[in-house]
Amino acid sequence: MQPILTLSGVTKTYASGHQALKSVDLSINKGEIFALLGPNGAGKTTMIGIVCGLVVPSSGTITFDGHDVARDFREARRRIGLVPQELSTDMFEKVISTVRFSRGLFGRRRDDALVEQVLKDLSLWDKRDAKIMELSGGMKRRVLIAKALAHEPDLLFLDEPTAGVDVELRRDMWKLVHRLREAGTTIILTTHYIEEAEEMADRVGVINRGELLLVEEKTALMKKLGKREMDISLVEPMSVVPPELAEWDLTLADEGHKLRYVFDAQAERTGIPSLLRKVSELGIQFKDLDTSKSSLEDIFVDLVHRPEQAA
Ligand SMILES: Nc1ncnc2c1ncn2[C@@H]1O[C@H](COP(=O)(O)OP(=O)(O)OP(=O)(O)O)[C@@H](O)[C@H]1O
Repeated sequence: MQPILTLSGVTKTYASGHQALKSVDLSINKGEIFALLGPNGAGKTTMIGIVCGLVVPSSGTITFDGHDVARDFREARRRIGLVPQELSTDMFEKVISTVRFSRGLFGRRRDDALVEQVLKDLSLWDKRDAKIMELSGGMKRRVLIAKALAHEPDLLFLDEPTAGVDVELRRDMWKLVHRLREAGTTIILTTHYIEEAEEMADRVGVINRGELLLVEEKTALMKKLGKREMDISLVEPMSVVPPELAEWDLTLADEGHKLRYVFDAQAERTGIPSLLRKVSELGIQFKDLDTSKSSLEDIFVDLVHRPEQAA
């Protein structure tokens, strides 16, 4: 697949001496949705800032659709959109003017029909003549998105698009992102919400302390690292896991009403038949069995806390 964006050996050390990025290498394919997951301070915003020309990297190169971003800044700027975390627009400006202005800022010709469509898609049409300061927090976020969409970028960064927004806006965002992808836009989103990455992304990158720990197809990642859990619902609660069951990775859950077994879904032998046999031998009665797949969230937490297991 053809990359639209390539970062090679990108590092950033701020004037304070803090190293926010440690030699990041990353290729983003045309038309994909890439989710960058990482805890607070991992370096996500720094990375976006570097690609958008807002932060100067300490070293490394960034290529956007064949153009070196440092040399050919204008081309990249025209074609890359950013939805930042916060609105820095003039609070006295009207919604429609700020969205129109944003289009002009990126060298695009005025297109009232497009601006109308974007505002309607984001349920802002009724508010088009309201001043930014008169909008609720969620609506302000919608304006941020409208501004980025109004200039029809080929690559769109969404920096924590749904942090602190209500469920409705989150759903709208997800729909919008899927529509944009269908129209060929490449999307990179940063998020703390694993469900967002799970819902939307084609590939996932995990970043922690300025280091890209892994980049993987979402489905492959979940398959590769996915553990499964099986809950055995007991007739009589237990206070400790019987020592006879020590060879299985068992914990008690639900105040001793459940025996929880964590196993590797990819392993040839899951250990379930032998466990259940042993449970019966010990005369432990159970009323139900329930298995569940581990989510991307478990995988993420696992990686961030145990980075040495990432490779
Ligand atoms: N202008 C700056 N000067 C000095 N240090 C900075 C600057 N901007 C960011 N940092 C530091 O660099 C690190 C990475 O910050 P960054 O904003 O890129 O993280 P993030 O992954 O986007 O975090 P969050 O999820 O909280 O937004 C943090 O430790 C932050 O304190």
